[in-house]
Amino acid sequence: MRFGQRLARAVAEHGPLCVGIDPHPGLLDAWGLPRDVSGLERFALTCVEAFGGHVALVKPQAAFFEAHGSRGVAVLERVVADLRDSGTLVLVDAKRGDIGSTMSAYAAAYLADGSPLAGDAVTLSPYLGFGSLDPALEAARASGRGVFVLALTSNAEGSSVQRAVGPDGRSVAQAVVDAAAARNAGADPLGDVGLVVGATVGDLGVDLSDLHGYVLAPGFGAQGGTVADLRAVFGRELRGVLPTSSRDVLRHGPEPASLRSAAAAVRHSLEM
Ligand SMILES: O=c1ccn([C@@H]2O[C@H](COP(=O)(O)O)[C@@H](O)[C@H]2O)c(=O)[nH]1
Repeated sequence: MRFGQRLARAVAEHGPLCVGIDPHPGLLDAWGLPRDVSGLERFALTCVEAFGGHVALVKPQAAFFEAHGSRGVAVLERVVADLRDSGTLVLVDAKRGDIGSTMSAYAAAYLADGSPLAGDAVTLSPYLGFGSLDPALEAARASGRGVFVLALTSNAEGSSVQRAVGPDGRSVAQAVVDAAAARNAGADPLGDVGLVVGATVGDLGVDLSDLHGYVLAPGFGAQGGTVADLRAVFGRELRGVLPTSSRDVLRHGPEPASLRSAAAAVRHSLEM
């Protein structure tokens, strides 16, 4: 099954919430864990226990694993494998983007069968030009995986780049939306090329109506985005929108049951 189909099935079963695994040093402290690889591993595997099989999509943030060097990356590989074994879809938040020839190597790492870092999808940055992502889009298509491309990020600094208007009158973000929409054309129900649009962006200012893909919405929770903000940005129904929360759920650790309840409460708030 294609990624978009697997995600549709997972969202129908568990709801649209994506939970992030972001082992911030401060969270390791709060969970009573050491700020080293052993603490990282305990933190991450607790999250796997809490969320595996209970949410549609889990998003490990690669940076917090890379910060511990090769042993941290090994923990990320274990997280990817264990979550996939639990039946939960994994979005590795690595935000990769480079010239096409290097992009092929990133695609081999994050989107190819047999790679230990390959989850079900990866985040990509299109700011070397959307076309530079083609090797990743091709690898995703070939292996039944997906990508989420940054369009309008949740941080305030992003808008000076993403809302800049090009010679054709479209914003940079709209050009990213249109390029993703072209890749999803004809997909049923939704395609494998998703976008990232922050819950905090305020006025959406781009037309997502032809996207036929999922929209990951970070900035929800710890960065201040609320359910009301999500509805203001994306409309009341939130169709195809995957709100993602990391710290606001993770602060309820270290007990797996408490983490799972926190995620369930956030999911419930999205249904009201
Ligand atoms: O525009 C973006 C893109 C990605 N992120 C990532 O999402 C999580 C958010 O964590 P919270 O603790 O829920 O704030 C984090 O991994 C970011 O790198 C984003 O925030 N905004």
